[in-house]
Order: sequence, then C-alpha cells, then structure tokens
Amino acid sequence: MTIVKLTDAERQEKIEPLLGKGWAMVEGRDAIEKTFKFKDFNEAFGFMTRIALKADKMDHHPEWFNVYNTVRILLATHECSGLSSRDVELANFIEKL
Ligand SMILES: C[C@H](O)[C@H](O)[C@H]1CNC2=NC(N)=NC(=O)C2=N1
Repeated sequence: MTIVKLTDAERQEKIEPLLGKGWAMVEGRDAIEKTFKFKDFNEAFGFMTRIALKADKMDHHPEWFNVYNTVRILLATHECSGLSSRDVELANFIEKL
C-alpha cells in the first residue's frame, strides 16, 4: 500500500487538534513532536513500552529520545517523507495512554 502525505484539509482536521495537545510542527521537516515528562524512568519506560507494542503492530515506528524521566517523540512517515494518517493514528494512541 502506498502511503501519502496528509492534504491541507486533513491537516486542518487531524493535525490541528494535536497541536492543541502539546504537539508541535518540527522546524525544517514535515513532522510533529512532543516531549513527555514522568515521575521516574520506570514510568517513562512503561509508556515507551506500550508505544513500542503499538508501533510494532502498526509497522510504524516513532523517532524518540529518552533521558531518565523524559521522552521526546517525533512522528513522521519515511515512506512519504512527511506526515501521513499513520502519524495521526500513532499520536492519538499516545494521547490516550
Ligand atoms: C518496510 C516497512 O514497512 C517500513 O520500513 C516501515 C517501518 N516503520 C516505519 N515507520 C515510520 N515512522 N515510517 C515509515 O515509513 C515506516 N515504514
């Protein structure tokens, strides 16, 4: 299946609400990112583990960075070099955790 970039209308509908929840467009790249803070490493890694299982199922993987209780997640789709519906799905899954 070919994965295509979100259209402007889809961005209005699907990316805009995520920007209201702490996600931000990445400078110089068609991608979104958000930084999450937890009590400690155990909570941060538990969060990452749940995302990892979902990512594996979706075959869609975050770019992420973890230091102790902080997890920074960047979402984009390599296949279309930008944001696709898969990034929206994964971001919405992450928001529900
Ligand atoms: C072959 C396999 O479907 C691809 O490499 C998948 C794996 N995970 C992926 N993750 C992300 N974020 N973007 C992709 O385009 C992508 N492609």
